[in-house]
Amino acid sequence: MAVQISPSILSADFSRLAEEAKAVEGADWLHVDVMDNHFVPNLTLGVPVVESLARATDTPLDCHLMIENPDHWAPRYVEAGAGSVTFHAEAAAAPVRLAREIRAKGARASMALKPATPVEPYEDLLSELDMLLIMTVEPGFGGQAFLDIMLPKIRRTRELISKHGLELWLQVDGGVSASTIERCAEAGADVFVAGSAVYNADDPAAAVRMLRDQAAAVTASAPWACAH
Ligand SMILES: O=C(CO)[C@H](O)[C@H](O)COP(=O)(O)O
Repeated sequence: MAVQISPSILSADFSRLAEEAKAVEGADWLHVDVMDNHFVPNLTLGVPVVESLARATDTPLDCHLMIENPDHWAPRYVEAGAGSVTFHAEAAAAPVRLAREIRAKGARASMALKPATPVEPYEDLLSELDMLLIMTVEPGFGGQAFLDIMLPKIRRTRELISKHGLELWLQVDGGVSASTIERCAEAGADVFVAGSAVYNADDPAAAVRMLRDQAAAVTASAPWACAH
């Protein structure tokens, strides 16, 4: 699969969200960080804003729910227009049922793991998902430093995907930039969330293209990428 870039609007100007969404058209996804000030110590936006964003851009919405009770809320984000909905493993009461409900409603189902959450206990659930998100910072805020110690977890996840022959996308989120994206791609990630590296750039659309080119140059020679 070709690498994909998902700019995070957490680093955008929230008073001009429609314009900021248009500024990254050409990206594969628009990453929408939903935070409830309970699961993470920060508060962002909810269903009505996602409905408005879905009308404002043709870029599909990649909603990352950093919230409690995703079993109730995740389907509401599909109804609001998200093309992909990510819930946290640490918050979901019934992740398999939830993934099936998201898919049945017509979106891609994705599950996220905080840095301290291992992937191995979820090995048998991976076939129920379209994407796994490995957090490379503690969730809650943009602009944090990339956690190198997550690279072995990315590698182990890529090995599990290959072992089971899954068509599962592997997303990384947090501190992804021109200086870290190649390490993520080498470890096996193929979907990259980037907030400050895109929205702090003079030309956000050009930043998306540069990140994609950097990652693609690495994955072009990756054995797992050739196998797809
Ligand atoms: O989920 C997130 C924080 O919880 C953000 O998507 C992430 O941090 C993106 O910002 P940056 O690329 O600046 O690290």
